[in-house]
Amino acid sequence: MRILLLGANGQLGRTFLDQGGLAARGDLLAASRDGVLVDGRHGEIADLSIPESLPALLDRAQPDVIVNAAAYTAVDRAEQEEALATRVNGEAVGVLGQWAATHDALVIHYSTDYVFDGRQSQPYEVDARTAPLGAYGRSKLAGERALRDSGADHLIFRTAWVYAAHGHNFLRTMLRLGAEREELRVVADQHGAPTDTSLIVNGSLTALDRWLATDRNEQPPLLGTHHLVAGGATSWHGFATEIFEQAEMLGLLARQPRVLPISSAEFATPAVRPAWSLLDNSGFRQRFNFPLPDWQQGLREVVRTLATSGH
Ligand SMILES: NC(=O)C1=CN([C@@H]2O[C@H](COP(=O)(O)OP(=O)(O)OC[C@H]3O[C@@H](n4cnc5c(N)ncnc54)[C@H](OP(=O)(O)O)[C@@H]3O)[C@@H](O)[C@H]2O)C=CC1
Ligand SMILES: Cc1cn([C@H]2C[C@H](O)[C@@H](COP(=O)(O)OP(=O)(O)O[C@H]3O[C@@H](C)C(=O)[C@@H](O)[C@H]3O)O2)c(=O)[nH]c1=O
Ligand SMILES: [Mg+2]
Repeated sequence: MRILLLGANGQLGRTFLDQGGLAARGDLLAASRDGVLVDGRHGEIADLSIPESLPALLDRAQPDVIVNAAAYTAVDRAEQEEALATRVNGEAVGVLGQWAATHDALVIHYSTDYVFDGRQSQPYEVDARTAPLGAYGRSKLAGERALRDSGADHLIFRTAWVYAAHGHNFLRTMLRLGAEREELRVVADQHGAPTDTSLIVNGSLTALDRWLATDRNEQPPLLGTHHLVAGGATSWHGFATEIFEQAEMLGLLARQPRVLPISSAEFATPAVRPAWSLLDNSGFRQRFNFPLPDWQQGLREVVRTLATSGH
């Protein structure tokens, strides 16, 4: 089996590489925007902002499985660069789907809680009405639709509030600010489930294995859109508070800063974020018989990783 990983240098892409599960399952080609991988190795070049450049790579790589961990994820900047975000998150995903549909390949793709407007007060089910509040969410929704419309076999995993010991994420931002400041103000009126990349990688590999082990006629119920997020719920304020408790306990921080709860209105940003980002993950748990533990468990593991790696 040939596997092509796109976006290998992002949070999720790096965890896929580090975890080793894709390479263990087939011949793995890893691609980044410029072909250089974070570990210094050479990979393939795949720039999703030029969707028409992708078929040449796909023709050469002939993947049986395409794992797309690449995305335009700058939520605020997307408000100014919606056309670019839409090429990367929308059109390019459609191109992957079209190639996969004509070459019998599977596409594993990731989407976001930001496709919802957050006005609900119970976890969003997979088929709940989408209504993105901003450009990033619209671009990700365009990608979901383009992949579905392509007719390719696909798995779309919607996830949320993603973090890891590496990369750009809220946890690393908090640890940096927490070391600099006595006091932080963090929004307490947006609710979600912080999800570490290891959970997403392990869940994705479990789904891939099920698909591989399943007779072609019985694959359809596995395919489609699923919610792959950690269990439980918190706010960004709750997440920050827990980050500092864990970090102090494991010696990453000498002392915890004060974390003041504020409203979204008090933290002005170009993009509006959904107030309610909880996704119902029961479908994923049941279909793939895969536990999705509460978010605190992943946080403990990531903070432990940071503490032992001397970051
Ligand atoms: N981060 C989050 O909180 C959430 C993420 N998701 C989704 O999960 C998936 C993985 O996200 P995550 O790993 O966190 O994101 P990151 O931003 O960490 O990684 C995205 C990767 O995509 C690359 N990329 C951006 N533009 C292009 C391009 N034009 N061509 C090729 N590569 C490009 C980035 O490269 P470079 O570093 O060079 O910019 C980066 O390596 C995405 O689909 C995202 O939408 C869903 C919910 C929450
Ligand atoms: C740094 C900081 C942020 N915040 C707020 C801003 C925002 O509402 C919230 C989280 O900040 P972030 O910049 O991490 O938020 P954001 O980039 O919107 O995170 C999102 O990224 C995309 C890619 C997704 O798909 C989403 O699931 C979600 O994870 O915390 C504070 O309240 N205080 C602070 O000091
Ligand atoms: Mg961000």
